[in-house]
Amino acid sequence: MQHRIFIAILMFKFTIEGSVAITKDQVKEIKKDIVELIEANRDPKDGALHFIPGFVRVAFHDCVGGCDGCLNHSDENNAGLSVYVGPLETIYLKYKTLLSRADFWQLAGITAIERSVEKCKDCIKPDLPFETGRKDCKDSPNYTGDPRSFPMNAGHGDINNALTFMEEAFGLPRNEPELATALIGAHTLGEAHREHSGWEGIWTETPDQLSNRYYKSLVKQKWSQINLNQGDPRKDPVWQWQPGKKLTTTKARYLKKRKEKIMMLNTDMAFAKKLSPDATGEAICKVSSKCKAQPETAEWVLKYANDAKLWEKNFAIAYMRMIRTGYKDGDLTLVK
Ligand code: HEM
Repeated sequence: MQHRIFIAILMFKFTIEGSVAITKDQVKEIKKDIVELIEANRDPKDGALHFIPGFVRVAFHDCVGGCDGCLNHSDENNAGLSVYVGPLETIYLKYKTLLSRADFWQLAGITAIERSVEKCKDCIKPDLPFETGRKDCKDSPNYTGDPRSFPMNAGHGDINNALTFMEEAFGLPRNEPELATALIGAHTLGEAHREHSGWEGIWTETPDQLSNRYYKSLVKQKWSQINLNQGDPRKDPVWQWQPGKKLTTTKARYLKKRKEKIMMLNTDMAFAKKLSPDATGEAICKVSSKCKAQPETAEWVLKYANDAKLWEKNFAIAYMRMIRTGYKDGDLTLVK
């Protein structure tokens, strides 16, 4: 009898692929390793935990086209992600018999978000349960299939690009703009790197804390659009937004203090304002106070600036939808 019970338990523990189902304690252990990796890479200069936003961005990019543990590092949209994927791999190799890389990258994103809200009074604490069952693509961790569709960088500034992308990629419907607006708030974390995307700066002064400061800043600041390549006729313009009414050049801005690095991408600004950009991303209005409100999403930017709990709820819905991309009900199993 005992023997039969033992076999039944063993069978239960094996998934259809033959790998052992992961337990809650094992997930805890992996999360601990991920947090240690985040802490070990603390910025010695200003103390920022750059791996927090990095892991969230890996989680996001992996889910474009289906969360499958695969990234094409030669796609310029993924530039810079190898900085985070490389160190993550050292942990993954320890646990690879327990979970797919696709699950592991999502666990890293969830763990990063959980770490980002520790010791932070005004952070949200979205409920992001960890589910397993994602499958890796055949060349994981690399991706060699057809190009995946990211929001066009040059399209930054056209809200249609951003909302269509969120709908097609993650099923955040156009008629529920509160979800796409909630998800873009992930930009409260992290920074843009000139050498990776062409843009530069941080969205908030606390780039490793998931607070609603991003929305507050969008609403309260006056912003002006600048061309980072201003004065260099050989280079295409690169438009982003800086706080203040005065238009200054990059050289004047890129100083050491965090406050001086604050910026918004055209995409971020487009959630608040109607930019009607031209093909280069140059907005029709150069100072945010002169731009009209974006009809679909501006009200949500304002709501999230004033109501962090509401953002917390909608962020959790949108984020969970993102990290289930490519899977149907019943494909993923909650680790209890
Ligand atoms: C229309 C959609 C989006 C656009 C156009 C966009 C664009 C960008 C760009 C250009 C960067 C800078 C990359 C670099 O230079 O290193 C960035 C960074 C980032 N994005 Fe987005 N993003 C979008 C949506 C999202 C979503 C849905 C998430 C997560 C849920 C996200 C999370 C992040 C994070 C955390 C960073 C900082 C990465 C770091 O610090 O290394 N983004 N995004």
